Amino acid sequence: MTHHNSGKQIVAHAALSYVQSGMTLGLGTGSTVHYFLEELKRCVREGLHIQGIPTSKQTEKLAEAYGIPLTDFSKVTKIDVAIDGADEVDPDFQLMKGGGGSLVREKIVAEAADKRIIIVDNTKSVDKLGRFPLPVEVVPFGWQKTASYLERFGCTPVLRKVNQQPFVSDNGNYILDCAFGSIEHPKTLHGQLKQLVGVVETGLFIDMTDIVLTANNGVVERQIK
Ligand SMILES: O=C(CO)[C@H](O)[C@H](O)COP(=O)(O)O
Repeated sequence: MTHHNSGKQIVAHAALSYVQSGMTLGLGTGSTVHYFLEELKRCVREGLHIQGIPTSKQTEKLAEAYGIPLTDFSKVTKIDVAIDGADEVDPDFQLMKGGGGSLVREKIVAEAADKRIIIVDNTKSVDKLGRFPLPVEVVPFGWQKTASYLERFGCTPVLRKVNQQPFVSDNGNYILDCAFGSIEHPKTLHGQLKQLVGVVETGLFIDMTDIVLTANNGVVERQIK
């Protein structure tokens, strides 16, 4: 078999089967979601009526350029289906997200959604989360102190930078990328980190996924919680 499409493209296309006219969609962030937005652009042009809530300024800009109608939480109270990527997916459907720095808005959208669909290629499937450094969004004030508290949990926090300057999230915060190596108890760790005053949110998405679509050698594998 020849594969003209990347795994990311294939799962992005497969996610369309969960979209129906009239829906409010959560629009995730990242390169896999970018392919999904391209699919959505085509469908909208062909007459599909949906509205999206973007999880980042990046997605907002793309959606606007693609003519995908957008809305926000002042106009809708719930999201029918949220589609997003992930950095790691474990066998229990727990996720590591935030590689793109949009974890807070992604989590708010996932929490508000009736159905959460994660689209990934098979490089994201792991037995245990933690190979990818855990992104933790922190308040800029005193971030050095927050980093030192995070370190006590067995990681090495690194301030995310762009062009030698701290990366600033859409919410005006910093990201500390915390290399744990392997996370034995993601739910417990998330709960502990959340208790730190300076921590806004962690990239651990616990029990927030309903369906995982994984591209495996050109085939979409569908796992349902
Ligand atoms: O969590 C995310 C952004 O905060 C993305 O979903 C994650 O980084 C996956 O990105 P990509 O689809 O480009 O591999």
